[in-house]
Amino acid sequence: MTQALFEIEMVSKTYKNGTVRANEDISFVINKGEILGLLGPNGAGKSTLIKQIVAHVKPTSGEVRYEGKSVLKQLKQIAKDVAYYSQEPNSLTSLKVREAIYFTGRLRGMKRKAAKDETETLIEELELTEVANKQLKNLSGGQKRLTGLGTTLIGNAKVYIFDEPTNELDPKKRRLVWDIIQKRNRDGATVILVTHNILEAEQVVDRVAVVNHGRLLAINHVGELKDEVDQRLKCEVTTKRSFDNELLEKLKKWGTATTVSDQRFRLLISKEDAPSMLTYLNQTYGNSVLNYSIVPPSLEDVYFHIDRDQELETKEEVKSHAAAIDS
Ligand SMILES: Nc1ncnc2c1ncn2[C@@H]1O[C@H](COP(=O)(O)OP(=O)(O)OP(=O)(O)O)[C@@H](O)[C@H]1O
Repeated sequence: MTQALFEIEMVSKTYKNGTVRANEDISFVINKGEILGLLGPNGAGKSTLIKQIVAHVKPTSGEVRYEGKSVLKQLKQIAKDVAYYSQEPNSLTSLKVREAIYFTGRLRGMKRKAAKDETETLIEELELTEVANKQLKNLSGGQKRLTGLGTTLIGNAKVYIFDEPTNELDPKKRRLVWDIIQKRNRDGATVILVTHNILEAEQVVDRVAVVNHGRLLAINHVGELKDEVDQRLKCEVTTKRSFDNELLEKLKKWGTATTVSDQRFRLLISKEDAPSMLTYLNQTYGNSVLNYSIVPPSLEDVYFHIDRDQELETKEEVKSHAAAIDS
């Protein structure tokens, strides 16, 4: 049974004496034990929302509750239970990697031995052994990020908030970080993930919340959000030589192909039609087809679908506002 951990109720925030509206009337619940992805473009209001959740920013109106009580009334509990990996650079730059992780553990109230042991485990887990005795200021961008993740992970928090945890990391390290995040979640932690990397997020999140212009546009399980978008499959075909218009014309019976280059085109096709189209393609043009891929709707499609709908809505609002002024 799902159990609410955070309840966000009609939360709004304006900065600079009300001139900048960072978010408005946001309400949703974060369930215990889930991985919730928070998606939205730059300036959408994600960081502000996270800061309200961890009580770093007081909402102008509305309330955030943690385990039933306002976060503003339990700052110590939040600091103890929630580990927040933010985008802001680490300020402990003269510390060595090992020290930064260890001292963070100590600041979280860990005993010396426990902090030391977990520091060593994390250094190994995050593949930081070679740089463990280097000062943070002498590390590469990715190594700094991994150290930041080490300082977030030490102390077994109940809730982890990761703001772009895989930025600046190479593909292997990114995979490593997602594995660690999923393992913490399997061990019982609740995870909130802020990211622009929709493709990677799709592999790990249970539910997704989409925000833009300070508003919550959608929140649901990935599968259910996908059901709301165009269910056709994306078929991309690359041919050995330039394809002729005759081919595109023939394919029209399954859908309209858009050309990507003179050797590649894309077609949206229903699941039912895909096999006959591929058979036709192989039988008639088999020799000249280099490769093809068929992809079902992704979380990225969901994201653009929601974003486009909102843009249309905003345009409609602007139009009706202008019409009201004119009349
Ligand atoms: N301290 C502040 N003072 C004034 N305006 C702010 C402040 N913090 C954020 N804003 C504004 O509030 C809006 C939302 O910003 P926020 O940082 O929450 O967005 P974001 O979705 O996290 O963006 P990004 O993905 O770029 O980090 C933006 O218009 C931003 O300029």
